Amino acid sequence: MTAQIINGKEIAEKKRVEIAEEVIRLKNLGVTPGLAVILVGNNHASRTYVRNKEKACHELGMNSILIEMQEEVSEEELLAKIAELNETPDIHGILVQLPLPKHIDEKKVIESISPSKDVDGFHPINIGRMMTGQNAFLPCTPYGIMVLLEETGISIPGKHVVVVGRSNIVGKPVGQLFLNQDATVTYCHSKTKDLPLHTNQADILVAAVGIPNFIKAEHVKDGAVIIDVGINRNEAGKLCGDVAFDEVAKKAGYITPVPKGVGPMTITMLMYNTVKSAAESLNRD
Ligand SMILES: Nc1nc(=O)c2c([nH]1)NC[C@@H]1CN(c3ccc(C(=O)N[C@@H](CCC(=O)O)C(=O)O)cc3)C=[N+]21
Ligand SMILES: [Mg+2]
Repeated sequence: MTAQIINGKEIAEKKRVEIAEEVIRLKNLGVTPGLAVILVGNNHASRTYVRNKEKACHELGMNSILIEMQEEVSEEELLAKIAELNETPDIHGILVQLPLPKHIDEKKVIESISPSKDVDGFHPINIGRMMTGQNAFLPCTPYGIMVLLEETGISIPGKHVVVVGRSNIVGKPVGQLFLNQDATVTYCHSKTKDLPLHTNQADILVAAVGIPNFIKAEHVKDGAVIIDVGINRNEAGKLCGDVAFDEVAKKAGYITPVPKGVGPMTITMLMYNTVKSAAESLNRD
């Protein structure tokens, strides 16, 4: 089998058209969705993502502000900034770019963001709401994966989904979203014994480990759907995923590339969440 490539860039564009329409509706009601991004320090990769987020906001007619803080900024100062943004009516979404410098407690920072502006979906309140199937901001990468599958017409109920990686921002929540849609979910991680035994059972395999070319043809069942969440740089400095694309694409049924797979969906769902937050702010007052 030769896999059909899931074009995340194209699906992201389609979703952004829908989001832009909602932005126009909200503007007519007097609210322009606004996102605040806080960037601490001078991480090169972070800078690229942040620039892409700002670009996406402006293309959709949204407001965005970028707050840059020095690597040495104190936790106190960062928390004070977040407290101020929590109270700023024009700001509907707050994103603190991760990772943060070591002297800052990430958990404390995430918990200081108002759950009603937590468009990353990282706050424990949103995670709890997601787990119990309530209205919540869903984390952008997992949510983007669900939209990719929906738009590709891949049915989820009853499917065996194997997630490799158990981070709080991708692995754990994506498994939960699949469970919410009646999949059978297996989590694998660095302590899993006989990884191929598990991954070969996957109808849908999600690779979120952060190691280039980690998932090979031997890990994959014929015709499986392969979702590659990895954003790595290889020795040549080229962007690559967690999946050995060429060999796996020969065996899989569907596969997401890197770039132009999951990445563009992450930013799109961030825009979606910010617009959702703006709409919900209207209902509150
Ligand atoms: N609080 C927080 N929220 C995040 O959502 C968050 C974060 N911190 N820290 C960093 C990661 C990474 N991330 C990406 C978003 C888009 C692409 C993306 O659009 N990638 C393009 C390629 C971009 C390129 O060329 O470098 C693609 O895959 O096609 C990648 C990575 C969001 N993150
Ligand atoms: Mg792991």
